[in-house]
Amino acid sequence: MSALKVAIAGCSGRMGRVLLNCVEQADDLALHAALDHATSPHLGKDASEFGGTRGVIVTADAAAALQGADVLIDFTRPEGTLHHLEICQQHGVNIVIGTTGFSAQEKAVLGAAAQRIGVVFAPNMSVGVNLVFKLLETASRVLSHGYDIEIIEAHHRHKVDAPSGTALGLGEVIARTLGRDLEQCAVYGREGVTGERDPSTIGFATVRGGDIVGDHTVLYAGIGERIEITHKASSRATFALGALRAARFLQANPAGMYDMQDVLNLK
Ligand SMILES: NC(=O)C1=CN([C@@H]2O[C@H](COP(=O)(O)OP(=O)(O)OC[C@H]3O[C@@H](n4cnc5c(N)ncnc54)[C@H](OP(=O)(O)O)[C@@H]3O)[C@@H](O)[C@H]2O)C=CC1
Ligand SMILES: O=C(O)C1=N[C@H](C(=O)O)C[C@H](O)C1
Repeated sequence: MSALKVAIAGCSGRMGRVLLNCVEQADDLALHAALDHATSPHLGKDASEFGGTRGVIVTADAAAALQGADVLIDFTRPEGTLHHLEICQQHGVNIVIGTTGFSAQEKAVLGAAAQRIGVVFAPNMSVGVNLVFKLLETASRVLSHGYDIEIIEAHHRHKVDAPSGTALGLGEVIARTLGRDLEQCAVYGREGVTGERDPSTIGFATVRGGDIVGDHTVLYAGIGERIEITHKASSRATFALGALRAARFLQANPAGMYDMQDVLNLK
């Protein structure tokens, strides 16, 4: 069988470099293109400088680079992903989106694109976090009364969005399980005289520092006991390998909107 032709967006970024390396290691994948944005200082460089295949040149010309590709893997910024998504639709190229920080309107654009191409969109591509999503359904049902729910996330100093996409995803799963609307019940940080805690809220706390790859804890605090469900990523390879699984999944499935629960058969 011929190798799946993979293009990587944001190829010089933290995730981009790990993705290039993981594609290089995989026998069933071939690097088709390495993309960066139009003002990147890395345009024209060989992808091997970032861990990718020698001979693939970093380019900002997504339209040309995506010709003949099977799938684009995009961990960039919302505006970059939306630009790439447009071109993927024109060329019939599937897309795996790891980027976080989209607005509700931007997410609707992703959904519309999925009518024409395969889209996997997930704020966290690790197996562990996706298992946590499942565990939270049970935990939230059992602990639905008498337990205050707080989500604590920690990431490296370079992260630009908060709370993390994963933390918001955890909140969505909990709110859905409890029949609440996250937009109504989320509390993003506290300061000053806040008054007593409203039991119907889901609290979020954000830590940023150093090189933390990504830690998430859901805390259920009751009277006389606390339950904590924690995931800690120690390497970005866990996200990259998940993204590659998603790319293979899209090749085997019709156009549509999928998440990592679909890819990992957790639904
Ligand atoms: N779903 C998941 O499992 C994971 C998701 N993420 C998410 O992936 C995204 C990227 O994370 P990370 O790799 O750490 O970030 P980086 O900033 O290290 O990498 C992003 C890359 O995209 C480039 N870029 C920035 N703006 C644009 C644009 N408008 N168009 C095209 N490319 C652009 C950057 O270039 P430059 O450096 O010049 O700005 C850089 O090469 C974030 O949203 C993060 O939250 C991260 C890890 C796991
Ligand atoms: O920016 C990161 O680094 C990460 N972002 C994702 C998020 O916002 O949830 C996933 C992961 O935790 C790393």
